[in-house]
Amino acid sequence: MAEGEKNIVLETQNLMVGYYQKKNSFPIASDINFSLTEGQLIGLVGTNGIGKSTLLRTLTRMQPELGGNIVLKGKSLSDYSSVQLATQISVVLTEAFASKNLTVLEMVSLGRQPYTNWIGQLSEADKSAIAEALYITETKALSEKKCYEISDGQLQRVAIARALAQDTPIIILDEPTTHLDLYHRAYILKMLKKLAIEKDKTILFSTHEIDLAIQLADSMIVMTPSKTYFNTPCQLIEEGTFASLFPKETIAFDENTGRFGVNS
Ligand SMILES: Nc1ncnc2c1ncn2[C@@H]1O[C@H](COP(=O)(O)OP(=O)(O)OP(=O)(O)O)[C@@H](O)[C@H]1O
Repeated sequence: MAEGEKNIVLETQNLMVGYYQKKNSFPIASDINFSLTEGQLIGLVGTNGIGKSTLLRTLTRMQPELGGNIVLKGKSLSDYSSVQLATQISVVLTEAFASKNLTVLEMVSLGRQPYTNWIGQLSEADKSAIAEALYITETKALSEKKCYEISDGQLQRVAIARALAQDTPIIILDEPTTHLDLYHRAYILKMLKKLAIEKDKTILFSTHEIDLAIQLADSMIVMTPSKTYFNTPCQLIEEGTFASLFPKETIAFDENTGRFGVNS
């Protein structure tokens, strides 16, 4: 491998995603091809209902692919056991937690499940991973609060803390900035960028914050009705991909600033 070249950790080959209903398959997007490398922050964007959550659920094996392949570290995703998969990919979803009755500390500790023994006893390594996750997400002060006692934005950061505690090479987040104020939106995305660089993690997140993603992501997956694109933000801007995302009479993309504006 040439110096500076990074390993591919997650790859799709002609992937088709969608859902099954009464044994019939309903494709949402097909011919999805991308290779994600270590140390990379990747933004996934597209309009409402285009299939971002469906793609993320397929990549994390929460629902089956309709066609094509997903390759995780050179091996088909389907060949991993659930525990093996949990040591490779952690997931942050927008859906509410199953039990908000847990304290924040207990919730974040659940991230260590793939590593703890059968009685769930925490080792020193587990405790230090949990402490670091709480510190990074600025949720330490909330540790003793029950999850139903904290705000949606705080809960969002707790969900990210749990994924960080899981300490996997890949983190997949579905709209991690929903519910967050401007400061925490930028804070979380900058934090994810830092984690990708400093800990060599591969971090894939879906978002409607296209401007922020263009500024921070190393690569982007852009889902449109006709095609799914994968490239660097600069390349995608040059190819006019963002300009075609929304109807021009309402939203215009400025290639010079990399930002969207409302056409009045
Ligand atoms: N199990 C299912 N049954 C029926 N329709 C489904 C199912 N799963 C997804 N869909 C449909 O597939 C499309 C894509 O949904 P998805 O949630 O993946 O979009 P999205 O890009 O994440 O949207 P948003 O930005 O609004 O969150 C939608 O039209 C949705 O209604």
